[in-house]
Amino acid sequence: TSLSINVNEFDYAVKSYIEDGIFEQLEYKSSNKDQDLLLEYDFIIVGAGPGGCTVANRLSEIPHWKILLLEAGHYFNYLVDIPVLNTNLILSPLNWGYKTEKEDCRACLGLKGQRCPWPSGKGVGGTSLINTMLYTRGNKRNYDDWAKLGNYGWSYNEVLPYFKKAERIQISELQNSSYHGTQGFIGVDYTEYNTPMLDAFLQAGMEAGYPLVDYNGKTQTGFARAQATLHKRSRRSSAKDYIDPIKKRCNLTVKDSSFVKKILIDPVTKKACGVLATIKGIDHKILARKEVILSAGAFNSPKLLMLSGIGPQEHLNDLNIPVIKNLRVGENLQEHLAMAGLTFLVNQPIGLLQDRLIKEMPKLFPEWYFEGKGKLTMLGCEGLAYVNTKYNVFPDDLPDIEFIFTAVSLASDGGVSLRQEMGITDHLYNSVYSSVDRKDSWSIWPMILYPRSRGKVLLKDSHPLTPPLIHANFFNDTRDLDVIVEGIKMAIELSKTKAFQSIGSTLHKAPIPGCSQYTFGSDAYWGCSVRHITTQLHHQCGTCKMGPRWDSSAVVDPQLKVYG
Ligand SMILES: Cc1cc2nc3c(=O)[nH]c(=O)nc-3n(C[C@H](O)[C@H](O)[C@H](O)COP(=O)(O)OP(=O)(O)OC[C@H]3O[C@@H](n4cnc5c(N)ncnc54)[C@H](O)[C@@H]3O)c2cc1C
Repeated sequence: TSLSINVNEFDYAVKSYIEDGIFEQLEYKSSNKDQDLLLEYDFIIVGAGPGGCTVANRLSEIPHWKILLLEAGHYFNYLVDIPVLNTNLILSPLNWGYKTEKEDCRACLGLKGQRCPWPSGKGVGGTSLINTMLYTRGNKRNYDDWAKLGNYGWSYNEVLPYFKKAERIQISELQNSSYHGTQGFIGVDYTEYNTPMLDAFLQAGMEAGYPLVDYNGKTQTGFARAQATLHKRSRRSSAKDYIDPIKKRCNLTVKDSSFVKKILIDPVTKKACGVLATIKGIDHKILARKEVILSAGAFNSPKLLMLSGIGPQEHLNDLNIPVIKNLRVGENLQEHLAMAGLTFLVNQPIGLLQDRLIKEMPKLFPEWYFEGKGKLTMLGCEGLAYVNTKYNVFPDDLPDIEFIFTAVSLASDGGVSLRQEMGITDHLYNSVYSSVDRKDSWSIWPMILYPRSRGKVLLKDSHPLTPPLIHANFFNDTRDLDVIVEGIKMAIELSKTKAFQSIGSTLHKAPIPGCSQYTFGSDAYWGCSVRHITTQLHHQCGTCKMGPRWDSSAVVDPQLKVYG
């Protein structure tokens, strides 16, 4: 694929400039890899993403418990460590490669087959192998609202100690903050390098009257440099953070290439008692003395529950899957949508252009590898802001839009990776962006924080290898579209500040095919642009909804145990 060519190009550029031997050190090694498989464990954990790795780490603290962590994907190589490669990795086999179903002309209209690609990580480390590494907690009120709904234990004051326990803040000015932890497994830092455009973004925010904030601290509304899950300016997947340091524990077995096909449930007691898994090509039935923990992500967790007989009765009946428990599994799917098409050209060579990176590789790679410095430490996203649109009905400090500020635009890599990852058609790309290919530019992706639309995950059939059907239902509630349109207009206003004008920022105005019937810049035009360049931030969640016993749509209780 064009993505793997791109990654290979990068790989080649890297390999060309370092001495032999270093690669071997960079390969991930786990003494845990080849442990024998037992017939029975105390706990079986399905999926080695942030959820699964964290639980594996904590449970294996008890030396007499035997833990098995099963992961469908593989171990990763050194490319994953290079922060700037995150977009490229989405196009690699580290992504399950799912897509939304085509839906009634509401969204994804400028994308191939009118389907939005919906990435989800696959490998030991899960989606933390390919994610953007932004370290962002929910707003305080989100947790308090969960608790008010009956989810005991989830109020902000109750979850904050766990955020702090997990975190090892490396940002000097936050070392003494009562909102941050210093001893946890997850390193949090700024990137070492930022383009001069970040200063323009922060200055622009102040010109517009916003404070600079620690958005994980006391207040969220304002502008900030992005905090990221980095250690020594390299990506730290959950496998590196939570499994690497404990890989000598002999009560923990981690198996990659291990695809769980079904959770075994006793139909009488309704207790999960094991899993059916294909491990390196061979089928195994493995039993769990205490619990099976499902942490396979927002698409595959509901899929596995449904394949195992837990899900909406009518849907399971249609597929001839015997129903063990009728629960609204797969429903309540939510996503943070944005629009990544805004392109502001600048008059200085300060953008993050892929060609420039490849050309500078002889300098950049050793700089990153030996000193943890330079452009390879960048995430793409340099700054964040939390702002309020006129539609925000929430009380103070619960902003409804997040600005994702990036020193790139869709055209910065000549359409090789970012637009491929988003699935933008050749027609749209060539009509709008090819004229500004590889030019210095920046963008703000205005992302809605509280969408009202809800989608669902269904099974296509009862075969474990068939990908799930994802009915996104984007913009089913058109108020979501209105909020993003306001966000776009606010981003354009920000581009007119002195700070952004000092680098010659101008909005690229080529109209999007399919939207040319609207006046460029009108609300109708921007609404159409959002429906065409529907941009997902890959925050899929909600498909095994937590709720108290009286919530008929809940799948798990506040202790995350499946009802029934
Ligand atoms: C492109 C992208 C960018 C993102 N950026 C950010 C960001 O900047 N900041 C942020 O906080 N979040 C970000 N996220 C979201 C974040 O990465 C996820 O919320 C998080 O990884 C979820 O963790 P998890 O453990 O629940 O699931 P996952 O990380 O998805 O892990 C689930 C694991 O289960 C495995 N699995 C699935 N099915 C099976 C099976 N049948 N058998 C065995 N194993 C199975 C999968 O292969 C995977 O490894 C991003 C996500 C994406 C896709």
